[in-house]
Amino acid sequence: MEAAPSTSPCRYSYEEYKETADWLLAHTKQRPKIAIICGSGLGGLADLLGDKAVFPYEDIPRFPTSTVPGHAGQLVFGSLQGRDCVCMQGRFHFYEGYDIHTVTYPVRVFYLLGVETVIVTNAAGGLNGSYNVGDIMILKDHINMPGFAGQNPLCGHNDIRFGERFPCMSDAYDRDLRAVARQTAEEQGCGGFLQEGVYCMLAGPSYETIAECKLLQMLGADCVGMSTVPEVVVARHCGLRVLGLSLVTNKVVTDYDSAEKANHEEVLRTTQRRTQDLERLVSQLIANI
Ligand SMILES: O=P(O)(O)O[C@@H]1C[C@H](O)[C@@H](CO)O1
Ligand code: HPA
Repeated sequence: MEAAPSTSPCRYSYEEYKETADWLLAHTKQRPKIAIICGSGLGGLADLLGDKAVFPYEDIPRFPTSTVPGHAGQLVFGSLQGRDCVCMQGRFHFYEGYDIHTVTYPVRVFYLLGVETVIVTNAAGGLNGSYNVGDIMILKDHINMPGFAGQNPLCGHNDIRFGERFPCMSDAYDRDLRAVARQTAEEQGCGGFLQEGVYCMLAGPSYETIAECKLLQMLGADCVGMSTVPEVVVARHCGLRVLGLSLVTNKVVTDYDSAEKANHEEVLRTTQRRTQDLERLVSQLIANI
């Protein structure tokens, strides 16, 4: 079938992703099989890498740029636990004004680099009443709320070189990787604040109303955030294994008498508090997978 023109507003061509991947391969000796996407305030994960090659997003052909505080905006190649990794220090969010295809652009580049496993992290609000601020939640599933409204990154022409038209999502979060994550968390002393649950993505950037939080709780979501799901959908489409980790940076407000207000400063403060635990966990995870 003939490909749609590359000027189509709803997608990039295979050749465009390939141009970015080839440029990166020509500029680094690393051949990563693992990619890490750093959530808000979690960019310190990239500092774990040794023998680094750092590429500011604006220097990478066709790469978008990141505009959110807590997201540095560079791609870091390097070695962790003796394994080549690539780390997105700063991700792209739909609410920044990027279309959903641009938000997920790096994931297809990872695939073309030869990446096989993506570890995706985020800061999220805790909906589950038994969760505490500072808990780490392994994602076992997600609710793609923007997808309900037609914002699925796989909409538009399907290039079979990436994956099939109708990919399954019931196994989005790899069962074996989740087991390794649970085991590693226990070994690293993180078991006391480890959860496993469902992440719901909303478009943002406004935080949720009380009524919205109550609705999401009824839907079975444990955490709410503004990212991750589009990246996971695209990663699964091209056959990458996914592990998702949310850091519960705040508890959502569900009481009309509460004086609490969700805010990004609190989100970043909590990430600072848990940075070392998360870094230890991710580092050891990479050794174990
Ligand atoms: O990139 P993530 O999902 O970690 O960032 C979360 C969601 C918003 O970007 C921001 C809200 O505080 O943090
Ligand atoms: N809601 C949405 N996104 C978030 C939150 C929240 O409470 N905390 C961190 N990211």
